[in-house]
Amino acid sequence: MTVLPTGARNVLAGAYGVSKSYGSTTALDGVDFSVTAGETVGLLGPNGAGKSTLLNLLSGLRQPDSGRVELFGQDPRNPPARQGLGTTPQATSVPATLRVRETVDFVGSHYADPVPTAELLEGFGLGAVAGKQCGGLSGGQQRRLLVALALVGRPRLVILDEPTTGLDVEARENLWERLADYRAGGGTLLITSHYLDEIQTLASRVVVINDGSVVADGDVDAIRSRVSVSRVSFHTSLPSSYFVSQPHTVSASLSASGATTVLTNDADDTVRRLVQDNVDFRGLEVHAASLEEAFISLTHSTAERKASR
Ligand SMILES: Nc1ncnc2c1ncn2[C@@H]1O[C@H](COP(=O)(O)OP(=O)(O)OP(=O)(O)O)[C@@H](O)[C@H]1O
Repeated sequence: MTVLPTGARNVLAGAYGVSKSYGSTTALDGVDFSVTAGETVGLLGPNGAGKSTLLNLLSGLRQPDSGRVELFGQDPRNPPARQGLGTTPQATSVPATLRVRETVDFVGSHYADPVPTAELLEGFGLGAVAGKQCGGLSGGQQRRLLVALALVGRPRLVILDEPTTGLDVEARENLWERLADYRAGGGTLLITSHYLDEIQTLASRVVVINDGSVVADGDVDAIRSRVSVSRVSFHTSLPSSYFVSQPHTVSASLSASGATTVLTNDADDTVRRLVQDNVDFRGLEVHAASLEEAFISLTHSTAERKASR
């Protein structure tokens, strides 16, 4: 993978050969990664893959054991480097006794040209609770406030660690709209999420990290094409367990609509066997893997590779 040093044009943040351990746990193992101006990068990986560690290094909250991290061409631990950064780490909470309006005013006062508080709160659907103490907000309102705070300083780069976890569908979509506005205004976004539809909706580029290493990097279609898995679905009277033992089957299950769904490494062979074995099937459909299926396949195959070493 080619990773340009941050000094190169348009690279806003980068990690170059970065490793980080906590005691005997290796969280990142020689990671190369960079974000270029105008991109929306979705960082995907299973629990414990190293995503938060990477974001914490890029935002200057932690230091690498080896390798180099840059933010706007500087060490992210220098406060001036973070002036152009808006961030919401996973574990942050809002101050319970400050009012919502005061909190936005306070954070905004650290920036030269903050978004006006009323405008920001209206945009995030928080205008009605501007006078309320932050501790009295619902969990979803607190999450929205945290993302609003990440945007108050008109940052060039926003780093969000699971910003919509726990939000209902309407609140998530509202947040996606605000993030789309930010991006349309020239902003750059690096986001982690456990919701693959969120990454698919927002991201122009997807980076998959597993067990401390980058295992895939590209747009959604490129990630899907990295895996040879296809989805073959059909209706049949046979139980899905019948297909589990077939050659090339990755998994077989019954969908909510009653169709049997077989994930297979060789769709042609799977369909050929249905015919040869006289399986009573109807409504046959063959699709490329979804982002979610590609993600599962990529992270399983690295785990298997590491286990067999
Ligand atoms: N402060 C810490 N002390 C000890 N181990 C840690 C610490 N922070 C992270 N780890 C470990 O480092 C590894 C990577 O963790 P990290 O939080 O970066 O993963 P993640 O991909 O963000 O996971 P999640 O999706 O669950 O948030 C995990 O094994 C985790 O247990």
